[in-house]
Amino acid sequence: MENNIVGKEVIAVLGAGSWGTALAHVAAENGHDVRLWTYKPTQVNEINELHRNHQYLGDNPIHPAVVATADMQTAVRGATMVLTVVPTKATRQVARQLAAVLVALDQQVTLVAATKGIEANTYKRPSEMLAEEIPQANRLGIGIIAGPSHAEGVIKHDPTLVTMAAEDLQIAKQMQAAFSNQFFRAYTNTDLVGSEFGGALKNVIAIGAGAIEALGFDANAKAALFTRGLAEMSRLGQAFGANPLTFMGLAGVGDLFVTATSVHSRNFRAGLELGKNKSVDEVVSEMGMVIEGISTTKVVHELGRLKHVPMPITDAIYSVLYEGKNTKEVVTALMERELQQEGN
Ligand SMILES: NC(=O)C1=CN([C@@H]2O[C@H](COP(=O)(O)OP(=O)(O)OC[C@H]3O[C@@H](n4cnc5c(N)ncnc54)[C@H](O)[C@@H]3O)[C@@H](O)[C@H]2O)C=CC1
Ligand SMILES: O=C(CO)COP(=O)(O)O
Repeated sequence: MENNIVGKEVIAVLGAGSWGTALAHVAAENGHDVRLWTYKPTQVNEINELHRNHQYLGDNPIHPAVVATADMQTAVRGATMVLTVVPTKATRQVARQLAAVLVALDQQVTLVAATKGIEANTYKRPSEMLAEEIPQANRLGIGIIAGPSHAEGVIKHDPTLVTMAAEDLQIAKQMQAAFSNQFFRAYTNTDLVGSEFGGALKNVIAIGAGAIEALGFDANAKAALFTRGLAEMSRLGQAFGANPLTFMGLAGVGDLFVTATSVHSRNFRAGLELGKNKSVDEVVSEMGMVIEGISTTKVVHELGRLKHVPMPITDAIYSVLYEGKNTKEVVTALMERELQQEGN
């Protein structure tokens, strides 16, 4: 199977970091007309002339059919599908820009959020931000991409499975058909809430996994963190209407596994450095790429309280990130919690 293409799409990818560039590369491999928008003009020449995005993807070649531009209108003109792939904290601003461009072009598109996070203060998921900022969005349809998919693996053809979720199955199928090929296989899912919660919340647990690694703990501790971390991800998701089964799939346990074990994970590596007693500021400035789990931890800690959902692991990670607690003490405190019945 070369790909499942039913027709050539014009796909605009907004955000030329590691994930936006990798998704643009997959779309170009599948024969679509692909434009990659970046707000950094210096990236345009590098991508168009050298077919590289060195800061984010090192020496990996980017498909030559990916055309970068710093002008959003040029990227979006004629597009049938537009992906937003910027950090959560930039999503609303980019969505506003996109809304103005779509009005100016008088154009309908399928909107896809590939960002994994929840907005600070408003607690909105990426698809909700798009819906709020782009007035035509509900009519146009919104989907999201979730699941275990590091850009570094995708670009090297590591067989990758993702979730393409949308409340409207036709939208999910359009995305699935556009992106699937023999290296990149998409499954549809209509549980938009659960898929977005899975993608956002696993980053928090991945920070914990890095910290555990730094403490020198072994497989028992990691299995404990994954299992009880997944339980609290699912609990909070269900409080927002998610299907618990989604957390057993690619967007849940799948993405948790890759993010909490892979050296490519920015969140895992952040946890590792925090576990070596580096400060949050040092870790952020040294990474040079977004570590979504840091802000998501605060959001999830607040949501747990708001919804009266126990989130002990998230709360522990919050206390390290925001209250200066020591990782070893935090693990001890978790082990000394009141004894529980499993299944809760
Ligand atoms: N890197 C990966 O393998 C994956 C990342 N994701 C998610 O995708 C999202 C983006 O992540 P990455 O590509 O890794 O981030 P990154 O840090 O590699 O790149 C972010 C991109 O957004 C741009 N950007 C930042 N602020 C902006 C603004 N205000 N306006 C316009 N552009 C802006 C940056 O210039 C950069 O090109 C995150 O939510 C992440 O969790 C999801 C799956 C895989
Ligand atoms: O979501 C991801 C992989 O599926 C990326 O995770 P990191 O941001 O931790 O690298």
